[in-house]
Amino acid sequence: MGEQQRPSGPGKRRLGVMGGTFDPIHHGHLVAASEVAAQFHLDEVVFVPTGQPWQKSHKQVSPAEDRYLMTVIATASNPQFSVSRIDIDRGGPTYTIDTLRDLRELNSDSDLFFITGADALAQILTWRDAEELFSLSHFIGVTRPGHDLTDDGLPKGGVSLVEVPALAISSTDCRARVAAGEPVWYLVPDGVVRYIDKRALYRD
Ligand SMILES: Nc1ncnc2c1ncn2[C@@H]1O[C@H](COP(=O)(O)OP(=O)(O)OP(=O)(O)O)[C@@H](O)[C@H]1O
Ligand SMILES: O=C(O)c1ccc[n+]([C@@H]2O[C@H](COP(=O)([O-])O)[C@@H](O)[C@H]2O)c1
Repeated sequence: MGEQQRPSGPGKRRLGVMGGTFDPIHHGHLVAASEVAAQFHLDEVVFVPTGQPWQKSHKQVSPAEDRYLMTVIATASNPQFSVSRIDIDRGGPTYTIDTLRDLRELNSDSDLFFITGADALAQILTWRDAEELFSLSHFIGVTRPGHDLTDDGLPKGGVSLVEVPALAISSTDCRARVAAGEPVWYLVPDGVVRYIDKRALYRD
């Protein structure tokens, strides 16, 4: 049986979880979620913007409400996509162990599939309570241009690796483009371009 057909518990929903800082959300995030939803027969993908991303504490991060609203705008047209405020409303630094515990409590009828890009997957052993993460969710690592996708050192059976259509887009690059007065049309959804403009984000 291929990884993609990995069974859930009997009668269980299959809930994808896409965590990210989403500063801003871009088409790389959306394509990754859409492709994993299709390949893993997910019922829903919930996007979870970080509250305070502690591994980005040396960087300036936009207000959580702006990142949340951009995520809502970007996902609104897809009936399979939703957005959760749990990491923002919990307060304090965001740890995925808390995200998964909370989502398990709120969705006891679901198996969780945490979606992460190759760069984030390579860092996962540095995350809080890393060894426990794999008992709460299956992890799906997706390809990302410029990063090697590997599950070396991660628990066997806990991680699936998936090739998604390559989009060499990063939030860092989108922010730099806005700061330099360059367009981000077609790198991020149209509504997100408008929101960045309206709120004058990333203009330094
Ligand atoms: N182009 C992409 N293709 C596949 N996965 C991606 C892509 N961009 C981001 N991801 C994944 O989406 C998740 C959330 O990413 P994040 O919000 O940090 O975006 P980012 O573009 O990496 O931001 P930044 O450049 O600010 O670090 C991470 O797991 C990341 O690996
Ligand atoms: O749990 C942790 O310690 C941890 C450390 C770094 C990143 N994460 C999660 O990884 C996801 C992507 O993070 P980021 O910072 O690349 O946007 C997001 O859901 C973060 O909460 C989690």
